[in-house]
Amino acid sequence: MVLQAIKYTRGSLQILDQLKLPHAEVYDDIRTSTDAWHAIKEMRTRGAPAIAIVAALALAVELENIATKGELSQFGEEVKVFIEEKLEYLVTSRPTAVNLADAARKLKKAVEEAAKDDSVSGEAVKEAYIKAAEKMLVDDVQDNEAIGKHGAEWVVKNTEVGKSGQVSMLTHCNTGSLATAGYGTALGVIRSLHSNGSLKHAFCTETRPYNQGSRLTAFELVHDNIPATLVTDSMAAALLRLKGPSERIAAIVVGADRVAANGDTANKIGTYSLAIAAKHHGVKFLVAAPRTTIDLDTQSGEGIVIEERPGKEVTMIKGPRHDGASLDLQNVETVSIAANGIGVWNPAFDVTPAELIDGIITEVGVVEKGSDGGFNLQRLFDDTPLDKPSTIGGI
Ligand SMILES: CSC[C@H]1O[C@H](OP(=O)(O)O)[C@H](O)[C@@H]1O
Repeated sequence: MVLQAIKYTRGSLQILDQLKLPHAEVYDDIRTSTDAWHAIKEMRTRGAPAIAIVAALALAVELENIATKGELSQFGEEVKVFIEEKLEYLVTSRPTAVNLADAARKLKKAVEEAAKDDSVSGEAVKEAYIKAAEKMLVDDVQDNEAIGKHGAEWVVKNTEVGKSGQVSMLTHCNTGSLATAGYGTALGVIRSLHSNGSLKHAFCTETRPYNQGSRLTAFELVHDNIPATLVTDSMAAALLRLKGPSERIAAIVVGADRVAANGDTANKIGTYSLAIAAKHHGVKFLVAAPRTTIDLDTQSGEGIVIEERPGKEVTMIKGPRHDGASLDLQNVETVSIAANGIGVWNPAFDVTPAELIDGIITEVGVVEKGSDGGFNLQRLFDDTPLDKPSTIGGI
C-alpha cells in the first residue's frame, strides 16, 4: 500500500499526523487555512513540498465549503482579496522552506489572472484557485519520480559502483512520501536506485532533535522493504570511513528547504556537518529538490532565514511506554532528557555552501558546477533542455 501523507478530494483534506508516527497512523481533518497553519507549525505535516501543498489545498477546501454553504461572495474581486489574505497568513507558518511562499505566489498569479475582468464571478475565481492548487498535488508526484530517475542515473554514472553493480547511500531527515505528495525527493532517489536493482543498502540518520529520520524515514524504508540501517547523527562521519561492500557509502543524498541562486542550500540541521564529512572522505554530496525549492531571488545562503524552534524539542522526547517486552501504544509519554535550567539552541535548519555540493538533482535534470566553480541554476528555468551543454556550469 502506498504511503499517503496527504489525502485530498474536492472539499475534503486529511493529513497523516506525523507526530504520531511511526507507532500510530492517524489522519487529521484539515477544513480551513487556520487548521493548516497549526498543523504546519506543530509539524504534524512537514517537508518543504508537503507544507506548500497542504496549505494550498486547505484553502481550496475552505473555499469549496464556503461555497457549498452559499456563503461565497458573488464578486470575483472579493473572493480574490479573501484568497490573497489567506495565503499571506499561511506563509507565516514556517519561514525557511521556500516552497510555501513559491506556491502562494503562483496561486495569487492564477487568481489575479482569473479576476482580471471586473465582471467575473466569485465562483469563477474560486474554481481557478482550486484547479491551480489541485495541479500542485499532481505535479509534485510527477516531479519526484523524475527526480528519482535523474538522481539514480547520476549516482550510478558518477560514483564508484560496487562489484555487485550496486551502491550504498546515506540520507538525512525525511524526504520521502511523508515530506511530499508522494515518492519523495532524496528518498525518491533511493527508491529509484532500489527499484532499478542498483541499491546495496540505505543508511538513514535519526536526525535529532525532531527525529524525522528514526521516526519517518526508517518507517518508509521498512514499509518499502528497502534494506536499511539507522545511525545516529554522530555516527555518520565514522560510517563514511567504512570500506566494506555494504557500508562503503557511494553518495549522500539530502533534500532541501531552500536553494539560493548560487546553490547554497538550507536543509535540516545536521546537513552541513554531513557535507563537511563527505568532502573529507571524498564521498559525493547531492541535494535533491524540485525547482519549486529553488529561490533565484535569494542570492546566497546568507539571505536565508533559519527557523528556530522551541527548546523543549531538544530537552524532551515523546514515545509510547515500553515495558521491556512490548510497546503500550495507548500510553504515550513525554520525558525530559536534559538538566532543568540548561539553555538550548534549536535551529531547525543549517546552510550548506555550494562548494560542498557535487550536484543538485531536479525534475528536469542534475545541475553540476561549471568550470567557473559555480552553479548556474537559472538554466533550470530556461527552455533549453538540460542535456545541451550550458555556457556556465556543466549540466
Ligand atoms: C522533501 S522535504 C525537504 C526538507 O524539508 C524537511 O524539513 P522539515 O522536516 O523541518 O519540514 C527537511 O529539511 C527536508 O530535507
